[in-house]
Amino acid sequence: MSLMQTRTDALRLDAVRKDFGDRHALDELSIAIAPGEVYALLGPNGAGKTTTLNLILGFLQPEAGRIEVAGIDVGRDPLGARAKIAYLPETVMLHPSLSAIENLTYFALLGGRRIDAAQARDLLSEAGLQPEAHARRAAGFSKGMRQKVGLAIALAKNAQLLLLDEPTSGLDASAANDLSQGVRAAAQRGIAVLMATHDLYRVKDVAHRLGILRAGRLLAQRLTAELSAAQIESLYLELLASQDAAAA
Ligand SMILES: Nc1ncnc2c1ncn2[C@@H]1O[C@H](COP(=O)(O)OP(=O)(O)OP(=O)(O)O)[C@@H](O)[C@H]1O
Repeated sequence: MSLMQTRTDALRLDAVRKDFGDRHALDELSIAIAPGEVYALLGPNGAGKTTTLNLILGFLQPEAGRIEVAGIDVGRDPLGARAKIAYLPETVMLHPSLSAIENLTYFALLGGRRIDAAQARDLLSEAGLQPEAHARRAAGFSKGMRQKVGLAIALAKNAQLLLLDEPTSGLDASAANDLSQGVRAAAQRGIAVLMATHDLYRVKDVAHRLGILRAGRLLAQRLTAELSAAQIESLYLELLASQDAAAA
């Protein structure tokens, strides 16, 4: 067996199919993500990005194929797999009357980990939240600040896979930049990241690899280091346009 084969991927989807009625929402989808790798899943509305995340989280069951998180089969052991996953939803819900530190210690405890205030501050800083905000009530937090606390909660969980759904939608450029840095910091800890996104322009900065999904099929996968930001955009637009032409 070669070295490549002995590596346990943080995430593996093998020929996954998901149907809603007579429609294939996902068709033979295969993706493998290594520890420490950031993978951006791109695609237009209805491509199947959220369905993919819901299958990985075990909220939906596939009609065919297999999903493994850190070597754990999601179909056989959904709770075991979920324990390896941190999920950052589009809107991070925090307790408004608690501070960032209190929210983090509370949610970490719910996830089975007790952390003290000093550890909470370190995690919040790693996620990019300014120290002045650590002890402030979350009620007044912007979307970007909530995302950072969400990211710190994900880091506290010691997960091996971080899932993000449209993390930069509704963020200004500076907040989106901060989030990208937080994602890269998570990857540097060895966490694999799968992010569903429409944000073509940030993909090169944040992701090592991208996949373009359209109508449940993966049309292309590329290393972002091999493409300029402009090439990523034209690849995306050309692939979708050629599919539209084929469907017409
Ligand atoms: N619960 C459901 N019941 C029926 N059809 C569904 C359900 N969830 C998703 N679909 C369909 O599956 C397809 C994929 O949807 P999905 O939400 O995964 O796409 P997406 O890429 O996340 O889109 P967006 O960028 O708009 O979030 C779409 O055709 C959608 O209408």
